[in-house]
Amino acid sequence: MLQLGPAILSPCSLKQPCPMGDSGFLLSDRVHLVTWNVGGAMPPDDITALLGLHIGDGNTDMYIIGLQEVNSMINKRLKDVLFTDQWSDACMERLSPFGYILVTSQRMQGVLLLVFAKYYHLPFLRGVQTETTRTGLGGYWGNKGGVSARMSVFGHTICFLNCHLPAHMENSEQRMEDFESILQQQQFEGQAATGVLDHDVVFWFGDLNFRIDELEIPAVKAAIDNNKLTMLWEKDQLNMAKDSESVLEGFLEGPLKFPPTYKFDVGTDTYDTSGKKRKPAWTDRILWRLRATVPSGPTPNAGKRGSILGPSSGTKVTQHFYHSHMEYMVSDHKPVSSIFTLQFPYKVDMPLVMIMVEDEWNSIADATCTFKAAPNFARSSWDWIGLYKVGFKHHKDYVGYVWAKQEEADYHRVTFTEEELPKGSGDFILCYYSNNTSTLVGVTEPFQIQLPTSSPAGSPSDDSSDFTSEDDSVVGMKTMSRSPSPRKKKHRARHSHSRSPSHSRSRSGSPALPKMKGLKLQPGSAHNTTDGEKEKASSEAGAGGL
Ligand SMILES: O=P(O)(O)O[C@@H]1[C@H](O)[C@H](O)[C@@H](OP(=O)(O)O)[C@H](OP(=O)(O)O)[C@H]1O
Repeated sequence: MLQLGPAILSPCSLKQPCPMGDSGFLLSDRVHLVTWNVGGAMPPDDITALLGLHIGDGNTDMYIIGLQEVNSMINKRLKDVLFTDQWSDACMERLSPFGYILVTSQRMQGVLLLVFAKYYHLPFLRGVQTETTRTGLGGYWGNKGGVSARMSVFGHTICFLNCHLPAHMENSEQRMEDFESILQQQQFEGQAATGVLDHDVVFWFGDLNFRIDELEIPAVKAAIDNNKLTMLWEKDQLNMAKDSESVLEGFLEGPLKFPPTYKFDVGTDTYDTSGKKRKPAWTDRILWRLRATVPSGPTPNAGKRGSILGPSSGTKVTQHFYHSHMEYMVSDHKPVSSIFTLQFPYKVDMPLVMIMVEDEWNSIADATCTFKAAPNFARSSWDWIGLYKVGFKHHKDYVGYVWAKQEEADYHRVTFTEEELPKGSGDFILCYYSNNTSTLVGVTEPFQIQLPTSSPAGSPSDDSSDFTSEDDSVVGMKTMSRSPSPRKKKHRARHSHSRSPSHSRSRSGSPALPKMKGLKLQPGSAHNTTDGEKEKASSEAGAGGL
């Protein structure tokens, strides 16, 4: 496998951009999805295994976490508005030391969707938008419904839809109706892909609440005990609905090789012994769908609506794992997770902003960088460049910032003042925040800051020793309170000079491109054969299609 790394891309420079069109290669992106109905519980102490971080090879590019029944009691919710919720905090806390940044999140009462990506992918995640749809109480209450996040990932559109559909055996049709209603209502503005199903790839997951029909509880439990899960899958309402429900057309699901994830006595892995007597069910599911394409020739495999379902624009989705996590006991549901590889034709362009920075900042005078915006990028006077400690959690988690002032020049130079700089040493990166897109559109490689610690005690800037070189995993949420939003700070003009980066000892001429080191390039014709991937269910073959 050919690694897409600095060796290939570093010849790019600002003056001579690399041709980045389709080169006959596939870009491969590894996505880890989790769905969990957390039953109003607090996060457990350790979600390392749930996120696969204990065995992780560091190759996961994105984490998508869909939760349901996150505690949304009124007093708790008010606190969450002010401080974010504990589940978001727990996920950020666990993922940020590995370089994952919260790209976006959306919450509708107890339904929460979190999207994380490696920081170096941020410039290539564009058009990020979220949607929510309430379906509870006839569409007025958000206890049930769906939240989604859409974006283009290296030029290919993806939508993640986390749903909590109505409970109970008899509501299978209502579940399908609600799903259809969510799809109809979720329309994204100003994007080529407006509806959920218009995206190249859709992941649909959540507590979909489908049950196992016909069989009585003892028969279901006996099948589980004897590992006769196929017998149960045949009676699974979602699986059975695939033949009659056109809205399910094209959705795929890997084989359910794990036991039903609902309903357990909290604190145990024993199926419900309460008076409710709920039958075990696979309520918690992860499905995916490739956008339908209509070929110009004859349509031998035309689907029910006359469309052909197949890889859209060469996209391929391969599922590597689909399993539950029995060890988590805080809820009456067990979490379910899945890992996918997404392969796209190589269609990535340049980052919208490229930032150049020195290898090290050893004095206040070094605290400067140069950036260049792509000609088609609409800058705002509210754009800024943030200084982040490696391991930061989200775009507001900066140590300091400077306004990316607009001026008529190709190259812009900005300088950080002492008050914007950390007091300790460590590894940092610079990111360009676009106010128009509310995302980070340019990043540098990590560089070192090691400033002399000469500030006199009690000086105004002597307020923080949050940053130490010994503890790289500690990322100060303190920095959030320490650094107000740039909007609220005085909009200060920084440097008016601009100069070519060739005048400086810039190390990262094309900062975002080397950041693609986590992605793999493969010849376009090659099939995905990553070593060690034993359990595979390709969307093209072998997956239990719905
Ligand atoms: O979140 P909501 O909208 O309040 O809906 C409840 C939720 O789906 C619970 O999971 C379910 O309990 P079980 O999973 O135990 O069935 C409960 O059923 P119930 O009212 O019959 O207890 C529902 O009312």
